Amino acid sequence: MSILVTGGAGYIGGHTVLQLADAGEKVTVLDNLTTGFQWAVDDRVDFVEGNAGDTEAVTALLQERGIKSILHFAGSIVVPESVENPLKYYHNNTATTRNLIEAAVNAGVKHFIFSSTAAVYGMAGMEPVGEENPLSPESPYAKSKLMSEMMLADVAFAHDIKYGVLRYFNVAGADPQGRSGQSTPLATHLIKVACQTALGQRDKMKIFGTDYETPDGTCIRDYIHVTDLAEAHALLLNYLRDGGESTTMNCGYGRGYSVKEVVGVVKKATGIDFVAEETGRRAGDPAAIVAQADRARSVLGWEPKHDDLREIVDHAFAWEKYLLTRNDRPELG
Ligand SMILES: NC(=O)c1ccc[n+]([C@@H]2O[C@H](COP(=O)([O-])OP(=O)(O)OC[C@H]3O[C@@H](n4cnc5c(N)ncnc54)[C@H](O)[C@@H]3O)[C@@H](O)[C@H]2O)c1
Ligand SMILES: O=c1ccn([C@@H]2O[C@H](COP(=O)(O)OP(=O)(O)O[C@H]3O[C@H](CO)[C@@H](O)[C@H](O)[C@H]3O)[C@@H](O)[C@H]2O)c(=O)[nH]1
Repeated sequence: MSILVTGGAGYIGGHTVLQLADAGEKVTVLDNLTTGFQWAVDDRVDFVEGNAGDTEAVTALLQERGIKSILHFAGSIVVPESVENPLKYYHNNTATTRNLIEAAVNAGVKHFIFSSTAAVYGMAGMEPVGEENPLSPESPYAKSKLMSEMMLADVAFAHDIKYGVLRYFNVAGADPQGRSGQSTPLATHLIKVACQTALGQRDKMKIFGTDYETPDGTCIRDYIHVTDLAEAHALLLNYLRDGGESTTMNCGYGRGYSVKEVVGVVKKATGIDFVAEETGRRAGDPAAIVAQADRARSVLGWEPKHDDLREIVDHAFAWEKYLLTRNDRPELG
């Protein structure tokens, strides 16, 4: 049965495509290449350039290809940008998802898997957050994602479609076989920025805030290897195909590292002592957010294989070095 992967030319979608193709699935990637790269799409799958929010075109694509499952990664992902330009996020996340769901209903799609975020929990505190924790999305990005979750639940109530929502914690690392990685040069993610700084692509990096109520004063996050996250998608798809009920699940490891700890691991892994300047807080950052992730383990049988910060950093760094060898590498701003 065919699968549509929106945003499959991007970071997390691209890794999930690798796993689906490795498993022999028939996959079509739909991506408008705003932040993704066509070269990053695995040769074993079909690529269609287009907008996931174009209901008419997507309905036709789904019908032509007999697609019964959608994995929806496409979206805009930069939290501070969403504060400055909320309408972009309500458009490309909420409205695009609404239109895609409509296409799914039109074409009789049975399973819809959606990329949500730990940001829906807001300022969670030091205790791990479970799926039933109160939701308190702070940024337009987080709100745009939560609205999409709500639409899915309403549509699944009214139509014959099941959904799976995965709330990702901090995704990092790269394919252990070196086939894929995070390629957007201006990505703001801590581990990528630290690896770019180690490679001299940035003169220095910043540590945003050292006065949080955490053991070393810097923010704590639950960093999850992108390959483990990709596997959770593949398992969730099979769960839904086997008749599983609609569900919402955290994807994290259930333990956190501080910004200083991460920077320390990047320095150790690379053997490079780059400058990490301590500065003020970045707007909107919660002090700590760590997943309670038992549901994915118990319901899907998900068993992470790369729960090791050093391994995550090694893979992220290897990919960053590979990107330096590409001629089409965009310049850092
Ligand atoms: N990276 C993280 O840490 C993280 C954490 C939580 C949730 N997420 C979510 O996971 C998903 C994937 O994130 P990512 O890190 O791979 O980002 P990414 O920017 O690498 O990938 C997004 C992809 O979607 C494509 N795209 C964007 N808008 C589109 C549209 N309207 N139509 C078709 N294609 C479109 C882009 O070209 C890109 O290839 C996003 O929905 C994001 O919100 C990411
Ligand atoms: O150059 C940098 C980059 C980040 N940080 C800090 O590192 C931590 C992690 O930041 P980052 O890697 O940007 O991730 P988050 O802001 O935690 O957000 C990520 O994780 C969320 C889920 O937890 C997702 O929703 C977001 O899309 C994704 O970007 C935060 O405390 C940042 O302040 C720095 O100190 N310096």
